Amino acid sequence: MTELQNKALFLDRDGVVNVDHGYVYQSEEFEFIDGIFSTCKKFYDAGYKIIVVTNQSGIGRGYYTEADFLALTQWMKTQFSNHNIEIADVYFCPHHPKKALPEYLKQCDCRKPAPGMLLQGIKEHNIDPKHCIMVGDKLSDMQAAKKAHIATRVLVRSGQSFDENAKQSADLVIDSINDLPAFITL
Ligand SMILES: O=P(O)(O)OC[C@@H](O)[C@H]1O[C@@H](OP(=O)(O)O)[C@@H](O)[C@@H](O)[C@@H]1O
Ligand SMILES: [Mg+2]
Ligand SMILES: [Zn+2]
Repeated sequence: MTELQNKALFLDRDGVVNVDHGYVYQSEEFEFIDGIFSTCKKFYDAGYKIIVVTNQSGIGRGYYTEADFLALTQWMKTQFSNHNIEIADVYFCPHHPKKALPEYLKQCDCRKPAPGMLLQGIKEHNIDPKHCIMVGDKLSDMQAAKKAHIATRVLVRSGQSFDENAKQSADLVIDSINDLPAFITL
């Protein structure tokens, strides 16, 4: 008998969960995007695991440390739990292929557009990508999701500006995360 698999809402962080002020690493500059809690609550209550996948080359570049990132992540998870939402996991890539301190300088499998973080989440949380959604603000988020066979790829206009090519890579383009629940049958 096949084991029942989970569904997940995968979220990019900067530009989707919080305003992308550029390499955010402190709670004081972490500004939640309008609608993120209410939308996540709807998906969480409908049985979706909420999983964050974020490129954090700011670590590799030496702007902040892994410890800084982990402390901010703990704080972020607490804010979600204050809204009765559990973040199942947060995956991050500290690497950069060109500009990083030696230990982080590599062409890794985790930096989006590579699908490594998504594949790890799918494996570790027994997730069926056919029942998943990925929300991002960049072409690289959509490319990673496609490689991981995530069924529904959504671009949101709350982060970086994107071009026609990026739009073509998405199943859905929305102005705000507030608009997401209306498009998905929960
Ligand atoms: O959007 P996610 O994946 O959560 O995180 C992106 C951030 O780590 C930073 O990624 C950088 O890109 P580079 O990593 O330098 O290419 C820039 O886009 C920054 O503005 C941004 O803050
Ligand atoms: Mg982003
Ligand atoms: Zn990486």
